[in-house]
Amino acid sequence: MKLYYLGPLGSFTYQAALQVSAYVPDVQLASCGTERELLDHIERGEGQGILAWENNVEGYVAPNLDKLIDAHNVAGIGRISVDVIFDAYVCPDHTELTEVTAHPHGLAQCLNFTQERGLRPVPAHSNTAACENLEAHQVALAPRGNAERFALDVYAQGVQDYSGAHTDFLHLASRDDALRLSGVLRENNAACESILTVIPLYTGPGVIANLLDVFRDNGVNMTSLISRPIKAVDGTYSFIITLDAAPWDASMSHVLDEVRAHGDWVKILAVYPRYEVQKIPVVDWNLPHLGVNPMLDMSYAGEER
Ligand SMILES: O=C(O)C(=O)Cc1ccccc1
Repeated sequence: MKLYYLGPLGSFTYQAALQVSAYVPDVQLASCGTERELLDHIERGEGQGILAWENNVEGYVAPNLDKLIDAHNVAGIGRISVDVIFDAYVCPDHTELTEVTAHPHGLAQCLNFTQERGLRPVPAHSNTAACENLEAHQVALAPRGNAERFALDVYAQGVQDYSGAHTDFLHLASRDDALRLSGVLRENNAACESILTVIPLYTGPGVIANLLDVFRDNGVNMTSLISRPIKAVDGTYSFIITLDAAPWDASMSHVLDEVRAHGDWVKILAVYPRYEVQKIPVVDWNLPHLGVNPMLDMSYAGEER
């Protein structure tokens, strides 16, 4: 079976593909130049693929989200996390360095490096595509371990703005494949997570409150909610919702019935086994300045208020 990833070799998507190939038998990794190309292979039933989904610094990879919402024959069957370490690479015969190049999500995760050196950002199709086409006046930001592969020198190590960053990737399959695999998850009673898109077809006061009430009333835990515009139609949005449940759980199946009964459009984007997420105590959160932290600010919790 072919497993498509956004190449060239050595990208973060490749690292995620390697993780998948460790537990899926008979996989041949196949590099794609663009996400469009990768999704087209899956749409045509030619294999499975890996798509960058969410990063804990820069957020969702919005263009990929939009592509999965619009896809006809693609669904997520797994979620893989890759630790993010960016090294900065240059050509051995580099000239004065004036530009920095990487995938737009990569550029956004290494702003301090770029700003400190006054470099001009140049977007690339992927972080290793940036290495492949590197020019003498450019610095490429790409995963660690790529110097030899692209005959480059390491200029600086660990240049990401935040340590502890990671990117989650979706393991994608055709919808028929996904349906078959979800049957296996169901038979094994696996704890699952699902990603839905909901488009409210009637607007008015309380549309989102009514939608969220359905999750609460059925005891379904929502772990993420974001919106994307429906392109070029003012005031219309799809909502992408991640849930701690599988569509066949009684609670979620009630949710789906009720959401449809409200007249909302629903599409299941992904169902995959759930792994426990490490819970960080509130006192260790990186909260912004000048807000009130009830755990630390005693005047908030105490009698003075
Ligand atoms: O895999 C890579 O290295 C990429 O450039 C793709 C990508 C896009 C967005 C977040 C993480 C990886």
